[in-house]
Amino acid sequence: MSSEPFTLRWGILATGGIAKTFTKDLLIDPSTRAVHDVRHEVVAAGSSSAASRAQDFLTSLNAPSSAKAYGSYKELVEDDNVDIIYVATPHSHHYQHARLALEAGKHVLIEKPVTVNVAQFKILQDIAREKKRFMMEAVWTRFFPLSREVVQFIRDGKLGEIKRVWADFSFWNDVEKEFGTSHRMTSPSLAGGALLDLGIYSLTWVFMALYNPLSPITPSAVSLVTKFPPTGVDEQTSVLLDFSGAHAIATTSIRVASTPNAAHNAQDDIRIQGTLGDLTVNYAPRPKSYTLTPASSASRGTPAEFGYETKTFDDGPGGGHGMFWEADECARCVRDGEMESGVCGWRESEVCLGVMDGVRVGGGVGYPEGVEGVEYPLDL
Ligand SMILES: NC(=O)C1=CN([C@@H]2O[C@H](COP(=O)(O)OP(=O)(O)OC[C@H]3O[C@@H](n4cnc5c(N)ncnc54)[C@H](OP(=O)(O)O)[C@@H]3O)[C@@H](O)[C@H]2O)C=CC1
Ligand SMILES: O=C1OC[C@@H](O)[C@H](O)[C@H]1O
Repeated sequence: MSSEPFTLRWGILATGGIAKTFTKDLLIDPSTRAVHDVRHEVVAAGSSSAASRAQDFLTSLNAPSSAKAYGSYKELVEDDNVDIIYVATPHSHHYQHARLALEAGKHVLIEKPVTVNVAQFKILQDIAREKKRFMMEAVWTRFFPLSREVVQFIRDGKLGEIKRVWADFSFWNDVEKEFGTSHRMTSPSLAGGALLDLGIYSLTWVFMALYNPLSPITPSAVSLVTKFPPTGVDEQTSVLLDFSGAHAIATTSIRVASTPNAAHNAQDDIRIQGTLGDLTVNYAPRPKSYTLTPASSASRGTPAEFGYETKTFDDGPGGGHGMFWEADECARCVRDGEMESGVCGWRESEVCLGVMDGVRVGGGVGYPEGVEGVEYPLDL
């Protein structure tokens, strides 16, 4: 194998909040996180508003001066120097924009949730397969070294048999003041609501603990949904899942927060309970530490092989946000000719999305036809 790192050339589709954070991470030297086999180049950004907005975006991030700024997403996806498109538009637009990129022959990393519903995601899978392009949902949490270690610990059986998982990710609380009714968090036209934006992290931890791609289980779920009265999106959702006898409770809210006050240490919002003990994680989207608590052998039989311990990780080496771990995965998959990641595969994204579809429909949260539909292209 060549000792030169593989370079993945990125085109950034949209110039909002997360596009900035992600692109900043792409520009960090991978050796600061001890990664030497892949690297990233930001070669272009596209804005639906104006080329000048894309240029301001690139300039503000100190992107290379050679990076191109486009005033439309179509021009961006047609740039021959771009290998992969990062789709960072609101949920409502993921299907349309990911499809635009795939149809143009690009690999895609699509912000979470990958699409608004399973029907849309299945079509993207067909196109990615036909075009032989890599596609992944940007569930960045899965790629933190901490998360990889936790999943391995569970799959190695060190926690025993997993019986129950609790997972919460809740954020904000003054919804009226923070968002009003037209923000992407609250607008049905942008597929807003707590579940698709935040609850997906709670479900991600449930899936990391209980869904093994090698012996997959499609869980059954029951749920409670409270709607945000002015727009009808969900403001608080709780889901109870059954994975063949193992239970999970996944909660999310935009009325109360997992970390209500930054001045005080947050509690661990993820709790994974096995027959040999518990593993708790702080904090759902950007995990910083995990704690192991062995069950007492007197009460559970075989003793755990681990002691009580809290292990803390650097969640942003090189001064980053931690989004580069998922970018590194994309680079390795593209380099190796893979269409999907083994860490965040299509089937798992689809099963998780299927749970969210059921919860939303059951809770009476619907979005406009153009947002839920599969018609393409659509001028949203
Ligand atoms: N992984 C993570 O930690 C996070 C992920 N996210 C995800 O990223 C996505 C975007 O969120 P965020 O960056 O916060 O959103 P922003 O509102 O900050 O940015 C969205 C961008 O999308 C483009 N856009 C295209 N069409 C529309 C439209 N109709 N309405 C609004 N914007 C539009 C705009 O860019 P332009 O004008 O340049 O085309 C806009 O700046 C969501 O899917 C969200 O779930 C968000 C926050 C954190
Ligand atoms: O992915 C996310 O994580 C952090 C939240 O602030 C944001 O709304 C959400 O999209």
